[in-house]
Amino acid sequence: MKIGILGAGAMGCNVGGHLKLGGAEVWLIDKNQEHMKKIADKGLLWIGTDGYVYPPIQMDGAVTDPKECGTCEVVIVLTKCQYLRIALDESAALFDKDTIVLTFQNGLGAEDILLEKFSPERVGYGVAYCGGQLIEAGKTVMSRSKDKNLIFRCVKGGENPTVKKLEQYFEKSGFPVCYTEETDQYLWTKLCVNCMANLPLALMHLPGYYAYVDEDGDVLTDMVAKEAMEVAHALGYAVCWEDIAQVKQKAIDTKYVTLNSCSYDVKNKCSTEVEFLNGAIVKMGKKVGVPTPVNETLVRMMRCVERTYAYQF
Ligand SMILES: NC(=O)C1=CN([C@@H]2O[C@H](COP(=O)(O)OP(=O)(O)OC[C@H]3O[C@@H](n4cnc5c(N)ncnc54)[C@H](OP(=O)(O)O)[C@@H]3O)[C@@H](O)[C@H]2O)C=CC1
Ligand SMILES: CC(C)(CO)C(=O)C(=O)O
Repeated sequence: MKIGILGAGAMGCNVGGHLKLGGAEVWLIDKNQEHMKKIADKGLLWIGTDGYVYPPIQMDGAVTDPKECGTCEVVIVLTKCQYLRIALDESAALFDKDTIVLTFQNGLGAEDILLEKFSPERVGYGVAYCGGQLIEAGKTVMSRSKDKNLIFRCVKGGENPTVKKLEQYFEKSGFPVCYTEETDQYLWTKLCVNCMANLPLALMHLPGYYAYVDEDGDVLTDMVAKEAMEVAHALGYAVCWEDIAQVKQKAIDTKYVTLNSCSYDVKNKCSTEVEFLNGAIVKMGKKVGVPTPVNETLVRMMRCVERTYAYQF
């Protein structure tokens, strides 16, 4: 099976690397020329969270021009959400009329962007319970869990043979995933966690551990997550506070200092996924009549920060 990973940064290299180890034909397609050239020349270098250096993974292709890859049976999109529309527009060469398109991007809204372009039979979406960091061109930190690294479903429901095969590649490489019609439940839990962690920590310029052990950082991040959870409940998703609190507690217990994807964006003075994370909570809160003043404050701060990088001290 030929699989294209559109947006092969931290997460794209994690997902693509595992599919390759599981036996699929995997092409990475990414804007970052140096990153693609390094992988094409030397293979993808993975570092484990414990510092272990894996043998380089030889991909079937690592290209900047989608035409060099050509059509794929499955395309997995893993750009940041704000670049998804443009990435799809620039990558028509990857798709034929049957290509299945999957997103594991954080937040709310990527699936709707896919549905603007592809019929529901061809679209799947889900959530990533694993992580990664791009440390230099060709080299990423890969982190995975023992179970449920990706939780996903097809928009139309039911499993199709292509998706089944995909699950087998993941399983074979020691990266178990879970196909479930309950995906939205997990997606909303992860969204609440991302709302708690991504914008607040990026705005405070703090790794999780230091924000959570500070009394005001602790209260602030709880307030953000509780508002997001209220919105989830109003929409009928049974998000549990214990699941969110557990993520924070684990970050404290393990002295977790890895930056989240949004913090990397702010560090690099780039745009963030604000509209797909806390921005989506504010929007959905308005729809269901749940006030979200704390999230709205963070969203306005982040929009301002993104527009004013050039003037910041
Ligand atoms: N990192 C993590 O631990 C986790 C991330 N996620 C989610 O996964 C998604 C990806 O995040 P992450 O991997 O961290 O992001 P990265 O920024 O590391 O990777 C995204 C890649 O997409 C590339 N890209 C941007 N525009 C295009 C385009 N038009 N065509 C091709 N490639 C393009 C970027 O290139 P360039 O940099 O040159 O613009 C970059 O290399 C996000 O939705 C994130 O929220 C989910 C769980 C954990
Ligand atoms: C770090 C993690 C896994 C949770 O906040 C994440 O989803 C991100 O970096 O965006």
